[in-house]
Amino acid sequence: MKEAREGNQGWFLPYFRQFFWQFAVAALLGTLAVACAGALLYTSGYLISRSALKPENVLMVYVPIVLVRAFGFSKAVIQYLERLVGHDAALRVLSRMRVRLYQAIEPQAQLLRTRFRTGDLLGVLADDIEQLQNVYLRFVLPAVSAVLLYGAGIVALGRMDGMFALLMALYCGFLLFVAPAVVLWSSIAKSRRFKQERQAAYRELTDAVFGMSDWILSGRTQQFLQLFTRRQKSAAQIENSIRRGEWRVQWMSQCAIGGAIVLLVIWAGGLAAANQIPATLIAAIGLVAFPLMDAFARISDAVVRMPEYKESLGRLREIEGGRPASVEAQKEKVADQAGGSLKLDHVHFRYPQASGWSVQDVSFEVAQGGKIALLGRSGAGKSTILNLIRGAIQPEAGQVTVNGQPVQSEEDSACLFSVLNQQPYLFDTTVANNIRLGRPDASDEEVRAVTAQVGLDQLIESLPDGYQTRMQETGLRFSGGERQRIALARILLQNKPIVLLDEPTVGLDPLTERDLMTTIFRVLHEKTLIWVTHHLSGVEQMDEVIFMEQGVISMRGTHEQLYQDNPRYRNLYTLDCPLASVMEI
Ligand SMILES: Nc1ncnc2c1ncn2[C@@H]1O[C@H](COP(=O)(O)OP(=O)(O)OP(=O)(O)O)[C@@H](O)[C@H]1O
Repeated sequence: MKEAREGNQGWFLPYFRQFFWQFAVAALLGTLAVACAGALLYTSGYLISRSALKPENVLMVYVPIVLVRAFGFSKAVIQYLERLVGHDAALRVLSRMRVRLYQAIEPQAQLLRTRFRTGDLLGVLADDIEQLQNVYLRFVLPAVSAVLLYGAGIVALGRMDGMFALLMALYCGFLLFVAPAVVLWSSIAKSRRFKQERQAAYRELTDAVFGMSDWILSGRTQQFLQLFTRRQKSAAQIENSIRRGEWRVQWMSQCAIGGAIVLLVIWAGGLAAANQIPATLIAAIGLVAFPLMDAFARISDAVVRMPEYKESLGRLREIEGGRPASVEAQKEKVADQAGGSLKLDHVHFRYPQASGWSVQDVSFEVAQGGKIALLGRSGAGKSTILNLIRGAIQPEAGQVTVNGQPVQSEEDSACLFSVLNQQPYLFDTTVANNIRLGRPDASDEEVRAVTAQVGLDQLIESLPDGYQTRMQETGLRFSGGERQRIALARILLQNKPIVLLDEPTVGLDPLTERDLMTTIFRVLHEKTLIWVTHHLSGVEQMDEVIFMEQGVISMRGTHEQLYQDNPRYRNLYTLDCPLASVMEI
C-alpha cells in the first residue's frame, strides 16, 4: 500500500513528508547557523570599531569579546548538527529510493531492454537517484533557510527604518526570487541539449562496444573515433557554456552582495550622522550582510541544477511507469490466462522506418491445444508475426488476443509463452542447472522426468558426474539436436500453454530433424503450437498450414485439403518430402 502511494505521488513529496521533521530541524539549524555567522561578524565589526577607539579598559570590550567567541563556537557546532541531521535524512531517503528503483526494474528487466538502450539504463542507475538527494541538500534546505532569514532580516530592518527595509526587501527579493527564476529559465534549454548529446554519446559507445569486432573488421575504426570525438566535443561545448553561465551567476551574485553592503554602510552612516546609532555600529551593520546575502545568492547556484533534477525525475517515473501493478495482480493474470487459445484479428504491422507493411491483414485462430505451421520465404513476415503474438511489438491495426485478452507487452505474455528458437544457449554451469533454467524451483525428480521425456536421460547419466557435470567438463560438445532437446526439457518444466517454435531444426541433418520434430510433437501434444518452418516435413501433424508472402497470407488450409486441392502445395510438398508423398500416393 505504502509503495503504491509513493508510486502515485512521485519521487519527491512522499519522502519529504516521511522525513518532514528531520528536514524541518535541518532547515532551522541551517537558519540558525547563518544567523550565528551574521551575529559573529556583527560583534566582530563592533569589536574592531570599538577597539580602534582605544577603550580605557579591556573590560569595556569584554562582552563583545565573549560574544565573538560564543558565536564563532556556536556557528561551527550548529553547522555540524545541521549537516548531520540533513545528510542523515537525505541518505535515508536515498536508500529508500534505491530499493524502490530496484523493485521497479527487477520485474521488468526483460521489457526494459526493449524500452531503453543499455547506455541509458547505466545513466539512470548511476546518476538519477544520487541527483535527487541533492534536491534536498542543495536546494530545499538552503531555500527554506534563506526565506526564513529574509523574513527575519526585513522585519528587523523594518523596526529601525520602514523605507530602507522596503528597499532592501526589493533588492534581496530580486536576489532570492527573481535571479534564480531567470537562471532557471536560461539553463533549461542548455541542460536539455547537453543531456541529449551525452546520451547519444553513451548509446553510440555502447553500440560500438557490443559491435567492436565489426567496426574493426570493416576498417571503420577511424570513422567511429571521429564520430565519437565530435559528439564528445559538442557535449563538452554545451557543458562549458553551462559552467560559464554558472560563473556569470556567481560573479553577478558577488556584485549584488557588494552592492547590498555598500547600501547598508551608507544607510548606517546616515543613521550615525543623525546620532540614531553609535558610529561603532556602521562596520558591524555592513559586515552582517555578508553571510546573509551569501545564503540568498546560494539559491541561484542551486537552481542551475534544477533541469538535471527534473530530467532524472522524469526518467525514474518512466521506468516506474512500466512496472506491473503488483506481483499479486500479475499472478491473478496468469491464473486467468491459463488457457492457450490465440487469435489474430486483421493484424497490420509496419516497422518504424519501413515504407510498406511487414504484416498486412493477417487473421487466424488457434484453439487451446491447436497447432499451426507458418511457412514462407525469408522476409515474408513470419518472425514479425511471432513478435506480435509475444507482445514484443504492437499491431498498428487489428488485435492479437490470448484467451480473449489483448497481449499488450512481452511482460504480459511471459506467463503464456515458451519459445524454442534456432540456437538455445547452454550456460557454463551443471547440466541439471541448465535444464532447471525453465523453472528454478524444479526438484531433481522433475528434472530427470523431463530429461527422460526428451530422450536425453541415457546420454546425461553416462556423463562423468551425471546431471552435476559442468557444461565445459562434459568432454563432448552437445550436438545441435541435443541442445534443442535440453531447451525442450526447459520448456516442459516451464509448462506454459503456448509454445512458439521458431525454426528449431535449422542446421540439423534431415534424420536428426525428423527425430527432434517427432519428440517435439510427442511431448508438446497438449500445448498450443505455432511452428515457424521452412520445411514441409512434419506439417501433416498440424491443424492448419499457413503460407506467408510479403506480409500477407497467400495460401492456407489443412495439409490434406491443400495436398488435394492445391497443385502448388502438392508440388512443394513433393519436393520437400519425396518419400512421404510417395507413401501418401
Ligand atoms: N527491425 C526491422 N526494421 C525494419 N524492417 C524490418 C525489421 N525486421 C524485419 N523487417 C522487415 O519486415 C519484413 C518481414 O521480416 P521478418 O523478419 O518477419 O521475415 P521472416 O519471414 O521471419 O524472415 P526469416 O525467415 O528470414 O526470418 C521483411 O521485409 C524485413 O525486411
